[in-house]
Amino acid sequence: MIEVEGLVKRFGSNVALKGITFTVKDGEIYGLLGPNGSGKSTTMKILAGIIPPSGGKAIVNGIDVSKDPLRVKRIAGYVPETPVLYESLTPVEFFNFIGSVRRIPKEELQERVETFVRAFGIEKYLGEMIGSLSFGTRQKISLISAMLHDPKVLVLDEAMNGLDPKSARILRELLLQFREEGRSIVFSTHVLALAETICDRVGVIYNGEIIAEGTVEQLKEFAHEESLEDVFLKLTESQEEVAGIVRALKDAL
Ligand SMILES: Nc1ncnc2c1ncn2[C@@H]1O[C@H](COP(=O)(O)OP(=O)(O)OP(=O)(O)O)[C@@H](O)[C@H]1O
Repeated sequence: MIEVEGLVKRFGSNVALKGITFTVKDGEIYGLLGPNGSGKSTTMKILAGIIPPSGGKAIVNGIDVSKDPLRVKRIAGYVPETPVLYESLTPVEFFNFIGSVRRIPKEELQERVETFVRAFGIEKYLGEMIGSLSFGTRQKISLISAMLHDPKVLVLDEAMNGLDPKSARILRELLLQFREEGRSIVFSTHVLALAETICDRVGVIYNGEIIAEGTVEQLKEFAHEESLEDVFLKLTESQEEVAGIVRALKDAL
C-alpha cells in the first residue's frame, strides 16, 4: 500500500509538488496522468526513495520514505523515465550486479532473470554491451532489473516507453498478474488509452496538484466527457487551446 499525504517538493523557488494526497491500495494499479512538468516524475522519485520530500508524508508498505529511504528501496521496484544503466556492462553482468546489491540468492536470481529475459525476448542481447543496445531493449533491461527482487510495490515512470506492441502487451499482463498478487502499482503515462485499460483508478496531476481522481468512468462522468483524452484536456484547461492551435494550423497550411 502507498499512502501519500500533503506531499510537497521544492526545487529552490520552484514548488514542483504543492501538497499531493492519494492512496494506492494493495492489489491496485493507480495511474498518474498529467501534462509535461506537472510533477509525475518528482512524485515517483520520492515514492522510490530517490529524492526526499520537502514536506508532507509518503508511506510505502508502512515505511516512511523520509525516515527510511533505504528500506523503501529494498521493497520497491522503480523504473525511471530514462533508464539508468551501466553502459559498459552486458545485461547479464548488470543483472548479476543488481542481484548482489539486493542480496538475491544466486539460484533465485538466475531463475527470475531467465523468466523475464525469455518473456521480453532479449536472449540474443545478453552478451552485448548495454551501451550498444536500442532504446527499447535498454528499457526492457531497466524493467527486468526493477522486478528481480520480487518487489511488493512497483513505481513505474513511463514504463511502456520504447516498448514494441508485443513487449507492451507482456508488461501489461505482468502488471495485471502483480495486481492479482496484491502488489501496489503506481504508473505514470501519457498514453491515455493504456491508462484506460490498465488502471483501477487514476489521479490527474496539474501544476503540482491532484485536480481530479477516480475510476476512468467516474472522471468521464465528472467532466461530462466521453473519452479520457477529452477529460484530460478539459481538466488541464487545454481543450480550447488545442482547438485554437488546430484552427491556426489549418489556416496556415
Ligand atoms: N532536479 C530538479 N531540479 C529543479 N527542478 C526540477 C528538478 N526535477 C524536476 N524539477 C521541476 O519540477 C517540476 C515537475 O517536473 P517533473 O519531472 O516531476 O514533471 P513530469 O510531470 O514528470 O513531466 P514529464 O511528463 O515531462 O516527464 C518541473 O517544473 C521541473 O522543472
